[in-house]
Amino acid sequence: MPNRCIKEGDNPDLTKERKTCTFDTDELTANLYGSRNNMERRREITKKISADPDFADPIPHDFLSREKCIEATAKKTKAVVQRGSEFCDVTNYYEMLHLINEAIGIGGYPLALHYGMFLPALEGQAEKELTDDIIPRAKNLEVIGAYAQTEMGHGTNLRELETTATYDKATQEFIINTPTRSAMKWWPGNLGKMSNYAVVTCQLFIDGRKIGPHNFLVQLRCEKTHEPLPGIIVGDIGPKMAFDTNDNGFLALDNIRVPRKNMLMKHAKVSPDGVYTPPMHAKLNYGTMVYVRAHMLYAHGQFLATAAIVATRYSAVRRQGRIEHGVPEVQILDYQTQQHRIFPQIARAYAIIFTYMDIKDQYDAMIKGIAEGQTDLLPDLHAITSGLKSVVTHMAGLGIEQCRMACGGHGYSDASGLPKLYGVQIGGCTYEGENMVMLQQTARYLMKAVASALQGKPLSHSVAYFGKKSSGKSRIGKEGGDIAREHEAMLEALEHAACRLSVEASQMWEKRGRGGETKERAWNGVTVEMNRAARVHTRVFMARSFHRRVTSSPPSIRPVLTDLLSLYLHYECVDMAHHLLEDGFCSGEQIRYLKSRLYEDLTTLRPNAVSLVDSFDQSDRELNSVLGRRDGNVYEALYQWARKSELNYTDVLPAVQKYVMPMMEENRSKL
Ligand SMILES: CCCCCCCCCCC/C=C/C(=O)SCCNC(=O)CCNC(=O)[C@H](O)C(C)(C)COP(=O)(O)OP(=O)(O)OC[C@H]1O[C@@H](n2cnc3c(N)ncnc32)[C@H](O)[C@@H]1OP(=O)(O)O
Ligand SMILES: Cc1cc2nc3c(=O)[nH]c(=O)nc-3n(C[C@H](O)[C@H](O)[C@H](O)COP(=O)(O)OP(=O)(O)OC[C@H]3O[C@@H](n4cnc5c(N)ncnc54)[C@H](O)[C@@H]3O)c2cc1C
Repeated sequence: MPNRCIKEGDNPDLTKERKTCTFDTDELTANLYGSRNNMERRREITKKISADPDFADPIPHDFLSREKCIEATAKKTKAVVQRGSEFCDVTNYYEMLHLINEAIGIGGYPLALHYGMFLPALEGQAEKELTDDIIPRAKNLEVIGAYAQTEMGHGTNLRELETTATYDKATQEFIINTPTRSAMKWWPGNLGKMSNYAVVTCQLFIDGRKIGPHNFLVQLRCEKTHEPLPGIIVGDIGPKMAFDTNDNGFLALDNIRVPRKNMLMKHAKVSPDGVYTPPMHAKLNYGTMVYVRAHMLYAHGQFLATAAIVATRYSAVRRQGRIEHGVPEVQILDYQTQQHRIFPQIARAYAIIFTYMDIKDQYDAMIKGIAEGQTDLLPDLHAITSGLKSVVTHMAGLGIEQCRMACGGHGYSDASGLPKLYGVQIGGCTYEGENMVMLQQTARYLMKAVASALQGKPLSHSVAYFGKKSSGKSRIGKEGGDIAREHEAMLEALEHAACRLSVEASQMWEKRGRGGETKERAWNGVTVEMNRAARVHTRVFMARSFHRRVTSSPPSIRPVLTDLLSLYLHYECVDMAHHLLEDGFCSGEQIRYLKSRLYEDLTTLRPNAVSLVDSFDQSDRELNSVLGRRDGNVYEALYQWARKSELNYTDVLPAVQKYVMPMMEENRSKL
């Protein structure tokens, strides 16, 4: 079967792997990106960018200072903006995303938050009077914006943000102020140096009454000189774990006046005479976060895919050790432990991307509903995206680390691309709401679902399975080799566990309440269990999404996807075996059966492993990894990469000349 990656001159082990492929890699790629046309468009963009001198990196960013990286990235950003239509349809979200990944990379760029949050906030929350003015200018990049919500002292607990917006009826303006040091905005991406505007989240005050967090458009810098405006202190928060090319910033505002229309008033309103009208749903002002939480699933699925590509290809190329005496050294991909480390990451990357597709459909339906005055889809979507954001970022982070370690010593080198990838990706556990906090949002929703299920009330989409009657005993291992029924048995077991954990968490919560604790204190005494239930529920949602996508996939790729789904479900069930065993729903024998099936899956997938990661269709530019390169010619490339280190510009380093040589000389002369 064709694997389109085969080319002359490639590492022979990789070519051999590609020849064992049992499916058409292009079919799978097209399925992953929605259509053959989308796949072709991605490839055209890659080809054009790779050949364009404006996007060439004579020195890899690994060897540059942060300032030099930012300069190189800003230059490329300008080229993308000015010449974007030469490469792609700039109105197409996915084409633009791909263009930016190819042209710029993952470490941040001056417009990341402008496109990722500033514009979505204005489009989703501002009303016509404001959008008519600012959105065309923002889209035309006459101005650049950030989304400034988090403060030094508060990020999670939005209710306690300290920045104030006080309405002045006399002038029909809001006065925006940073009252304390801890009220300084801290962290917002692209706020420090790039943006001249920001959507700033403030506590709204009218007639001395605190109304709660609302968003305001504030100009930060002069449009001509880019100097901060009077009363505004703004800068970069300094080096951090990754995102080197993003100027995450700080901001203090000293009683800055903005006109009334600068409040984002699509949902909540303040009239000229200071009358406040609340939104039709209390949390519509938090809509931008739901948008990002939904869309970041795609980015994190791709991050994990990158790591899986690198680890799989490198493991096919690297030969070390023997499985039996007297035979040549084996590809490290033949070790069962290596497969057990890497293959679940391949399956999880597919699962995350497929889940994103479902969520995107739900998100679009919710937005349509809101436009028609209905918010009924929001609570379910908020609950499941809060869980998915948390589970996916954590899963991807653990997976990337596994892939990095699976590359041995070279995985520790920046040449692998994996340390940087991990640094960027793992930020997702924190931003858009710290994971432990967001899981509690899901758990709250589960508690309501438990109550509804007990009362026989209707259940919404993500929790509909709470209404199913459990069979009491799992059917795992009793389906006589019928793979479809085996998949269903595993899904049923996971649903049973999620439901049981939710019910038990609810009972623990109630029990503490009956013991005299307030609801809130009792909640804090059971949050570990609450979050556990939320995680398992979220993993059920992902498993169902993956299952749906596989069973509806074209017949040509269904067999390989079914193998991948088998591995995914067996791995998930073994990983959550304690939840399946705890109440006796599954027996020890059934868990042993799941493990043996998982080991069979590793062997089944082995011939297709390289082709499965090739099907993600990430280019060498996107991978940015010497170890993961498509042609597998790793060792020569590794040496050429190291030669570029600034330590190798001279054979004798100035620091050695200045301190180390004299020290040795002194020691010699002492003898
Ligand atoms: C295109 C994007 C591609 C992405 C690629 C990656 C790019 C990287 C860029 C990184 C950028 C990062 C940006 C940021 O981090 S911006 C700042 C994000 N900040 C947060 O996420 C803060 C987290 N905190 C919160 O969201 C809330 O404060 C929290 C939900 C934790 C609690 O809020 P609150 O105390 O007000 O509410 P309650 O818990 O009491 O809940 C009350 C009810 O409201 C419901 N609720 C809460 N939030 C929402 C929401 N967003 N939508 C709908 N409903 C919501 C909640 O469920 C409660 O409902 P019930 O009363 O019915 O139980
Ligand atoms: C790379 C990056 C980019 C960012 N970009 C932006 C941006 O563009 N705009 C913006 O406004 N912000 C941005 N942020 C800020 C980010 O949104 C916040 O850092 C994040 O929401 C977490 O909030 P926090 O820092 O207040 O964490 P904290 O809430 O202080 O978390 C610290 C610990 O306390 C725990 N905790 C807190 N509350 C609870 C609770 N109720 N129950 C149990 N445990 C709790 C947490 O679980 C965590 O373990 C960014 C952050 C990063 C790292």
